Amino acid sequence: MIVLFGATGDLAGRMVLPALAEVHGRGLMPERWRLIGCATEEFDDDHFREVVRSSLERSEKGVPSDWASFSPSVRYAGGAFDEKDAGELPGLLERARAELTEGGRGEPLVLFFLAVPPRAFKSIARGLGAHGLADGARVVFEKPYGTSLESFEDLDSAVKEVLDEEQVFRIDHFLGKEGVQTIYVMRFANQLFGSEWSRASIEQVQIDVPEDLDVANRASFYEATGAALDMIVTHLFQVAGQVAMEPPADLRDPTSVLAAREAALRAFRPLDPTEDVVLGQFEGYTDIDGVAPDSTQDTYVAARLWVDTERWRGVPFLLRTGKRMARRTQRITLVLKPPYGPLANELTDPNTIEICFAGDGEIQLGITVKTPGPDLTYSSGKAVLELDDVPGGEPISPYASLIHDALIGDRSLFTTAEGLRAAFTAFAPLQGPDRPTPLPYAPGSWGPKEADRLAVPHRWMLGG
Ligand SMILES: NC(=O)C1=CN([C@@H]2O[C@H](COP(=O)(O)OP(=O)(O)OC[C@H]3O[C@@H](n4cnc5c(N)ncnc54)[C@H](OP(=O)(O)O)[C@@H]3O)[C@@H](O)[C@H]2O)C=CC1
Ligand SMILES: O=C1O[C@H](COP(=O)(O)O)[C@@H](O)[C@H](O)[C@H]1O
Repeated sequence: MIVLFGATGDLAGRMVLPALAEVHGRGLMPERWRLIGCATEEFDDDHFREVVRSSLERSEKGVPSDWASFSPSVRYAGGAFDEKDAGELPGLLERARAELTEGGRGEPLVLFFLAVPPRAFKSIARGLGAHGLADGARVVFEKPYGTSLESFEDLDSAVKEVLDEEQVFRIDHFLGKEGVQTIYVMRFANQLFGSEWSRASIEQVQIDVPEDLDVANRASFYEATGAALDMIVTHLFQVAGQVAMEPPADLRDPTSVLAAREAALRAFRPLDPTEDVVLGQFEGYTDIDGVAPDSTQDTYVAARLWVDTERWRGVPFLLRTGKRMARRTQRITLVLKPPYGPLANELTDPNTIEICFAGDGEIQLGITVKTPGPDLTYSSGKAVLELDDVPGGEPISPYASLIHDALIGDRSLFTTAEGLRAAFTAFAPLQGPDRPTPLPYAPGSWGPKEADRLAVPHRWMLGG
């Protein structure tokens, strides 16, 4: 049984409901299942089925051909849900449980998905405890799970009054992306990459997520959050952990994969806001409705992160993201050291291993070749492998991948309390008195030029 709190919200409509339909369409739902949508608005099951259907109509994949077998399992519980008032949910859960266990079938798993504003996390978690719904359940929490080390600890201790750590699934959808998940296999199945994956060969790692999006439709959220908190402490740190991790003892064992990634997070040196961070704000941001005229919120961040492990000592991890930038893409670039030998002083472009994790994902290798022709001159070229071209492959969307993992109890791509604590600890200096003042940048640009110094002796590989 899946209970989706926030079922009428933006995230549910754009991501979670289409992902559930995808999980169902791939035959990955339990044999018998129910989806119970919850929100405060009151209406009946049929109306909610219409809400779900219209979300699917607007989604990339549209209404699935198996809608007729999907929709009868969908229910709705409106009204309040908190410590004091459980509303309609317990009754619906009981009825659904009776339907699913009919004929002597075993107890169904209950997965609660909290796609609600973070201010509701605590009261819903406490409600689960107060109304006897927490035992044996799994609970997925959307981001942000805390906005600082202190608020993370406060939320987590409230959640732990009700749930054990093993029941808590803190979702970060970047870890569900095909391009991010492929890093393991690329590295551990290919000597070509595995042997180079360290400071012995790699000079710099860039994790670059420029966005051309505006924030006008999310102004109040953005004013309260900013680019660094929205993207670095969650998504980009997690991707950095995925790149930096040591080989897990067993790639098929979620616990050992999780432990390896989070050991890398614990090795992140707290950011140095003065030396290693440039913040930006696009020109015109303060003219947006809902933004303070004197706002100093960041809409751009570039940071140099150091990972204090033997493997990565001295290798900067450059993280960059921002709104209203020149382009929308998501890319990891490993910049290799220059070669030794007869061409050492003649080449200008470094080799690169690039993982594009937007969409279905793509791997690119930046290599130098002889320019075809009579003379010995060199050109840089890209060898490209699109992951959706891999024979037999059928890329899965990030939310579908992670919901499936939560259903089967695979925590390898979710963050533990310890991992998130490490991320907030590394991020904390940027929330203190040394936070740099955001520098202006033109919409449609690559952000403030001052960030170029972070990439020296190279350049930002995108737009540099
Ligand atoms: N939207 C996005 O792109 C992203 C969102 N997120 C996260 O997802 C979560 C939801 O965001 P979003 O969908 O944008 O928010 P919305 O404001 O669009 O939707 C919130 C939903 O939660 C419901 N809700 C609000 N309070 C309660 C409550 N106390 N109990 C039960 N349901 C409640 C609302 O229903 P009703 O109106 O009936 O109260 C509504 O269905 C947030 O944590 C956000 O940070 C994360 C990444 C991206
Ligand atoms: O969580 C968030 O992620 C999006 C980018 O997600 P993607 O699915 O487009 O890769 C970002 O735009 C948003 O600001 C942030 O809150």
